[in-house]
Amino acid sequence: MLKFDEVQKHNNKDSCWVIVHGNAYDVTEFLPDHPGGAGIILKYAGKDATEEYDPIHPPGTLEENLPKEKCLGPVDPSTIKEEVKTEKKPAAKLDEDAIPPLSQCLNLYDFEVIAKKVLKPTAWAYYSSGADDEVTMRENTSAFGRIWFRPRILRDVSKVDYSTSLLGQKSTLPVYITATALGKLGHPEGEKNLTVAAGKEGIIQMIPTLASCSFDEIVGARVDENQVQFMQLYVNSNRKITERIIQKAEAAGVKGLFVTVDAPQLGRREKDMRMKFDDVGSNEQNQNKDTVDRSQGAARAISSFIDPSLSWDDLTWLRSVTRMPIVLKGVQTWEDAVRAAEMGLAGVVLSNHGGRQLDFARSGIEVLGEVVEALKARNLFPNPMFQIFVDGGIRRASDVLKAVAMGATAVGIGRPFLYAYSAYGSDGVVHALQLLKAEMEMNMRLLGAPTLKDVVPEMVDARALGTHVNFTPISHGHQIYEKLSTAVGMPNE
Ligand SMILES: Cc1cc2c(cc1C)[n+](S(=O)(=O)[O-])c1c(=O)[nH]c(=O)nc-1n2C[C@H](O)[C@H](O)[C@H](O)COP(=O)(O)O
Repeated sequence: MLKFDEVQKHNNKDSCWVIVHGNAYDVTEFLPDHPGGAGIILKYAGKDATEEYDPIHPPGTLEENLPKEKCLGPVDPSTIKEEVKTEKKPAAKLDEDAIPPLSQCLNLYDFEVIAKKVLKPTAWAYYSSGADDEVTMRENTSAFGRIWFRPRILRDVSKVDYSTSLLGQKSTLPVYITATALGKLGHPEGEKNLTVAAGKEGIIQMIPTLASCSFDEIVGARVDENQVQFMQLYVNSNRKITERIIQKAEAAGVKGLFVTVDAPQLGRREKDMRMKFDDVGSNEQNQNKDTVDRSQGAARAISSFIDPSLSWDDLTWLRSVTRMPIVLKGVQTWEDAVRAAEMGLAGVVLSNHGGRQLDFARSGIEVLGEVVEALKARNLFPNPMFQIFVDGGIRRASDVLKAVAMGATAVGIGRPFLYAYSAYGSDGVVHALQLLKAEMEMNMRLLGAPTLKDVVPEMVDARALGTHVNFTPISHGHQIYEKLSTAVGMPNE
């Protein structure tokens, strides 16, 4: 067994050893290839890096990226001196008082309040941040506040059914758990919390490319072999890696491929970046003037593989790699939605990445109105083979129903489920989904809609959304222009 003081000697860029899960690794030659730059590794040169390594790297990352001989074997734990052990940042102990009984959480916002108290600052910064001034992140939520219901009365709503199907896959709710990276920042079980809860509640989880848990762990956490999952894909500049990810997902029974198209580069999320600025790194880093672009926080460090050259031309290649239905995630104009429909893709997610990408991009719900009208004008809507999803700022069943009334098949929810499991594990996500189901039942009853088919455009007044919607006249002449300009308004009586 290696002694710790032997490892401590290799603490620089010319000889860099780190300890992860009790084994020492010689990462000297890997330093220049690390996507997050050499600096962040040098900070832990000659030390135990397990605690920082785990939330960012799925299991198996070292084995996949380092030649076998670079694993130097176990370090004798008895040789790790006491002062070094205490040097580690005390793991954020969940403050039990900050976590009320789960039954006291009555809506999705409650989880956010609790998560803010219990999450490590780096985790809260990463999960809660939006790009630049976070105008779009706030608009995602406030846009729903400008849409009003037109409930109908004296309809038999003794039975309410909010079940639906997404890409032909059954779901108990028109809600799916959207892809959010670095699940272990909030909880040691990471994305597996979402898998278990989605399986228990009969909804679909979208597996993120940038998950903390490995793909196999997430698939392995399914509650039964029928549990449906989708895959979110960042296309890698190395297309062979992307092909491997897609084929592995398809072989594992994943039922839909959501290609993220709004992040050729991850946004500037300043709460996240500040965390990185605070992280001044080791003396070695400062001497070494580390070159990683730390001005964009964890996001940049984990996403330099994303291919900014991805274009419409690549969709032919993508379709040649898989038979899974392909959905574009992050579409923000009717022009791109129409192009996706005309190409025969399976759908689009109208999304601005939770306000984490281009600030002042419109919210998905605002774009939905113009997309539906533009598709209708081309006889491309309604079309069961082309589904429209919306995500961003959805916190209530009333938000879900507004999106469904305006033409969405279902909506994606991100942060609330992260916050729910950060404090309560998978039970928190189950509870969050049950709250949504209770809200759905009540809202549909009060709306006068016993099933989702009865949730129709006439049930919402979305005129107040109109100002942001871009009604560029289209080839069908002025009458369509008129139609579009009333798209989010009252239906023609
Ligand atoms: C909150 C959050 C969102 C992320 C996310 C990470 C977090 C913490 N990450 S990110 O690291 O690149 O930004 C992803 C991601 O891996 N891939 C992706 O397609 N969307 C990513 N999204 C966007 C997500 O899929 C939804 O579009 C967004 O979360 C919806 O907004 P709400 O959180 O308000 O529900």
